[in-house]
Amino acid sequence: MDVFFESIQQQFDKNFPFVIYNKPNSDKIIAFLSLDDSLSFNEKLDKKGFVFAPFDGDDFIFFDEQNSEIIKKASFNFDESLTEFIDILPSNNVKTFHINLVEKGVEAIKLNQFSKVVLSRKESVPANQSDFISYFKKLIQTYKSAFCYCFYHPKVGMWLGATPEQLVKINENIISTVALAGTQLFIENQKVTWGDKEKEEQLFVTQFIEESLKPFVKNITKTKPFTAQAGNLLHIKTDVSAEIKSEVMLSDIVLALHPTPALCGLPKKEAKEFIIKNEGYNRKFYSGFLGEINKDFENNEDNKSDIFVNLRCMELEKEIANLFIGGGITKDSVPENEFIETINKSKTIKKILG
Ligand SMILES: C=C(O[C@@H]1C=C(C(=O)O)C=C[C@H]1O)C(=O)O
Repeated sequence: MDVFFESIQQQFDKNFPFVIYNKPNSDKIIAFLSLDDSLSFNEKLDKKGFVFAPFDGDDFIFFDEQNSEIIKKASFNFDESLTEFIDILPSNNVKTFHINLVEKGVEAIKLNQFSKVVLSRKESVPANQSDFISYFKKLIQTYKSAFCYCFYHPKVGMWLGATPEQLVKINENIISTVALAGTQLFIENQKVTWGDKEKEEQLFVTQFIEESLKPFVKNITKTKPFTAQAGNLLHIKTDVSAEIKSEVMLSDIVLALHPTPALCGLPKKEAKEFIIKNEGYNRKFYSGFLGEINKDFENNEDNKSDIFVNLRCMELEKEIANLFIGGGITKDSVPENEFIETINKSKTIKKILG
């Protein structure tokens, strides 16, 4: 093992917190190694470091640059072999629960309780926590255009993921974000068409982002919706950017957006209540956010933030991986199809568990 991953392994063996990550299309891996095992938070998002935030609540776990050793590995070329993951399909009970959940969601939309809700499930599969470095290497070699990470804190647990979705990127006074929604399988050489359900759910996300940013920014511009690939999946995406007004804090923007309708629903409050009441499990950090705040640690430049939504992720316990997978529900959702969508999405992580 090289020096970089040896340091990570030692940190883990000491039971000290760390986060390792690789930004989309970058050939650098960065790691924050905490100098002690304390659990720190930064709910104001006003310091320089790395944040790991849950779906619900403001316990934004924080790696402060002042309390971390930051190490980097430039250019990598791993040759981890991907063997086939023996996928056992979820039981009928799991399927029935998810289908009922989606039906309940559609019902609530028809009763005008909200217009979109993102409903998810947790799936546990065999895995080995001691293989986390190999899993991480597989993630970054397989999903080059995703934000790949491995987070560990002895008081919180271990999480890994390869997320295709940016929450916000900030460069001085310029903010960029994306509206991502709608899912279909990527099939080589097949022409891509999108149905009205997918177009509508993605439009909801774009409109929400524009409305939420308005008080804090000026000169909003956006691209037309386009098809973007994430692993074995395709999504509809719109890039949005704007100028941040002076006096606006990073937390103003993050809290206005998080959790976006790509992960929660619309209106946010009602959809979130429905999720917490009906999903039947705790999302913890799935559909939270994570990333660098107030500094670009790859290039050592201040006044930059690079934050992603925590999707296509797993919580890695000693001998089990908990996968978290969801999808946007609108009035036109077909419950059976939504269940199949969660199966397709679960393949992102299953692929690297083999
Ligand atoms: C909620 C998830 O993904 C989100 C939901 C999508 C959808 O509903 O089509 C697409 C991309 C993501 O914004 C997930 O992967 O768990």
